[in-house]
Amino acid sequence: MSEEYIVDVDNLTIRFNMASEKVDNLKEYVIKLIKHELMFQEFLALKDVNLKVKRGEAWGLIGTNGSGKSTLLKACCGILKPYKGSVTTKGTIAPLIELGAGFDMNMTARENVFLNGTVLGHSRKFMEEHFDEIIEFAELQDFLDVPIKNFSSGMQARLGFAIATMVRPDILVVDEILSVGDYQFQQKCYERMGQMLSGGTTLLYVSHDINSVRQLCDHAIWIDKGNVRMSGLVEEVTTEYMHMNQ
Ligand SMILES: Nc1ncnc2c1ncn2[C@@H]1O[C@H](COP(=O)(O)OP(=O)(O)OP(=O)(O)O)[C@@H](O)[C@H]1O
Repeated sequence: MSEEYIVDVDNLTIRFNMASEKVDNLKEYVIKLIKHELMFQEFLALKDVNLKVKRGEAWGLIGTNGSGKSTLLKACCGILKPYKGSVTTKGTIAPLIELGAGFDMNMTARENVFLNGTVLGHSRKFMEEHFDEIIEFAELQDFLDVPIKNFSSGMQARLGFAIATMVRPDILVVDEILSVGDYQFQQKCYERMGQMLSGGTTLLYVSHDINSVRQLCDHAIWIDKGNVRMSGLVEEVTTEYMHMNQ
């Protein structure tokens, strides 16, 4: 990997196996699997994708539904392994990819702060020290002892964002989840992400809200059916994208 890049995605191809026939339940699936009756179709969600990110840059990933944006983010976080090509990153990564990831739905918000902290590699003591600040940022003081399963999607996003951004990671990865937050909370998140960027954090950000991509990012990559359609400066890429999707 070149010394220059903090995220280096090199000719990345990601393949999924999709069952090519309808299976109604898990039992039927397992039986067919054992009898070798299950046919799979190969599906390439990303094809020879290149993304070279320098430290401190903020990249917006844009594209229509199902184009491969989340798949690329997951590959950058190491959640999905390349079928071909490679992904190399440097430093700590704070992933905010799926609502509720790192949470146990049956546990309370209080318990989940510690659980999520462990998932992110922080000690209990460290989480205790930062507990009040997390809850204050998430504005969930009155819901500390409520199980997360009773949280709205916006409340889950608040807690997830507050925990993930408590310490400044080298790379912050944010997928669409902020879209479920209310306007006031979204602004607060944009502000915090802006501060992190000023402090040198690198951002990978997926959103259908092109204005927020322009507000936060200096670069953008447009993914179209698993291929890179265009990448470069945010204004140029988003203008072309909007022109083609009017
Ligand atoms: N685990 C999986 N197994 C099979 N196919 C998958 C899997 N995850 C994603 N896909 C497929 O890969 C393609 C890209 O999905 P992805 O979630 O990356 O799209 P996206 O650009 O993030 O879309 P959206 O804007 O709707 O969130 C889609 O066709 C999707 O159905």
